[in-house]
Amino acid sequence: MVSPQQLCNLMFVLNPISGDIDKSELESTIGRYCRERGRHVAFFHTTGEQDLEILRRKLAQEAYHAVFAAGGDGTVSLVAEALAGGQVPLGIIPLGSGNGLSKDLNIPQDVEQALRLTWDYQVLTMDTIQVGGNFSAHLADLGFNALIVERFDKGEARGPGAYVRIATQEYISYEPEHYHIKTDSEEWEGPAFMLTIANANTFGSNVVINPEGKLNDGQFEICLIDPFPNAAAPGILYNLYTSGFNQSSYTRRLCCSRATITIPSQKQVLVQIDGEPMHLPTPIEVEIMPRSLHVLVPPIQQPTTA
Ligand SMILES: Nc1ncnc2c1ncn2[C@@H]1O[C@H](COP(=O)(O)OP(=O)(O)OP(=O)(O)O)[C@@H](O)[C@H]1O
Repeated sequence: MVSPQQLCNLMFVLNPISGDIDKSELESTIGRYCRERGRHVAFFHTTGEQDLEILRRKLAQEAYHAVFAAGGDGTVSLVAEALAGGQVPLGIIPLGSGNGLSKDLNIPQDVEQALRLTWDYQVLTMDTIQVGGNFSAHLADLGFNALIVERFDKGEARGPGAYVRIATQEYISYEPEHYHIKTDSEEWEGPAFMLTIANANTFGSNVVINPEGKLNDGQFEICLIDPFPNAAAPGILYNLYTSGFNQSSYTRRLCCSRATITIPSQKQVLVQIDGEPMHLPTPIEVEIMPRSLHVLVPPIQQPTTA
């Protein structure tokens, strides 16, 4: 593993559309910041088309000491997938709508503050997950939230207001699906409002779906919300926003390193993985990839001595 003073050759992967944020000054801000500190920087601008393949080719051509994702969770997941299994660490400059993984890693949400990670950092080696053969670093889910993410993705409107509007419309007619889950330690079958495959803890919306999950414990959690009556919705929402997932009588959690998820009535199912909706054939095989990704995180604050 490289030490702080050796992080000299950096690549920044910039997503021009993430978070609906103006990034016209971003490249010059990052370039100036890094050059003032003696760093060499290269930039890769995503297009939304074959970014993973092109990025992998670029990374194979030059030895970078770290690769930073400047975008939202989708951009972070793209760069993480390109780096997983190797020694080069991922850095994150949170510039998306939600920035869920960066929040779980205590990465500052301000660009200048996050850029400190180019010289002041520690390396966390975290697990990643394979969900039906697809890479996930953060959270994936089936059921209600996946439906909302897909509707949101197809729509024009952006921001938390649009998400809440779509969720309210869909909630009225939503029919929970029936799932069969077989993990390496238990089996569960029943209907669920939503089912989250969680490596991390918190959605970009600040909903804490998996408060006790650890990013480097060699396990993932399947967090289930049972179908619930309308009257229970405010209490469930309150618990989700206050790290109280386990306190609700409508939630359950399966902890495992491998699972098979079957939806008896469907051959294909909608899944959102790190914010990207996709349709996958069932059953879905889920497997942890222990300690497969190095990430730059802020150094642990040492207590000040008098
Ligand atoms: N130049 C581009 N034009 C259009 N779409 C792009 C471009 N570059 C990347 N994308 C798309 O951007 C999406 C990823 O966006 P990302 O998740 O980083 O931001 P976000 O959705 O605003 O934030 P968050 O996921 O944190 O809520 C992917 O679907 C990717 O295909």
